[in-house]
Amino acid sequence: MPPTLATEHPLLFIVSGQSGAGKGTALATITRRFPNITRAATYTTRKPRPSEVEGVDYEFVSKQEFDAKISRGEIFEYTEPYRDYQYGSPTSLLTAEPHDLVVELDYRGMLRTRALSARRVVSLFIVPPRADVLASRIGKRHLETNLDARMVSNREQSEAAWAYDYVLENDDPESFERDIVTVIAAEHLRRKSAKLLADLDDRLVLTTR
Ligand SMILES: Nc1ncnc2c1ncn2[C@@H]1O[C@H](COP(=O)(O)OP(=O)(O)OP(=O)(O)O)[C@@H](O)[C@H]1O
Repeated sequence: MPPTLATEHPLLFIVSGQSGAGKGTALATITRRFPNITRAATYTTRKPRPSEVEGVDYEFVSKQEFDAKISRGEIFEYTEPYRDYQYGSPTSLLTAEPHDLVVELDYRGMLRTRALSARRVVSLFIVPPRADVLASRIGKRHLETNLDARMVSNREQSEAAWAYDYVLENDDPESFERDIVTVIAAEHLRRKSAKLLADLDDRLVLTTR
């Protein structure tokens, strides 16, 4: 593949964080405020929760289908964070079709995708204001299974927060939305900067003495 200018790199926003931190809320905000950013669904072998939509939250597949997709190269990386179900990333995250994507991944998925993708990856790690707030949001939402494995996974996710471009606090919903919009707008400006630099000579009056 010939080298491409940074101006042509579509963006891939990756959202991570502990269970209940607000990843789903962040993804919904991004696709509502930026209709040109498409949400990419990842694959999972777990069953859908009542609020989840097939093809939006996840592509829900059987273990057999999941394994077949790995062998056909349709899933390029996968993990089993809570030692029960698999979660895998579609190969479409690596290719550079000319529209921006957003996806929810754990930190392993973020690191692997960032290393392999032809897109420019922008990573966001969502944190709650305090641990008790997180616990109460999770408690209100659905019954969690496999709590011990989830606690270990939560600790690992937090240690990996250092590797992200942005760490955003999800406390007051309005400030959270404002911060998300600021990040996305800034990254769009950054891409536009690359475009402006690429044809700088056409825009500036260059004089020599
Ligand atoms: N700023 C907020 N204030 C109050 N409640 C919130 C806020 N953000 C999210 N919530 C609520 O907290 C719960 C968890 O949020 P969300 O589903 O976005 O988290 P998540 O990180 O996607 O969780 P999981 O990974 O377990 O699916 C939801 O019920 C959501 O409506």
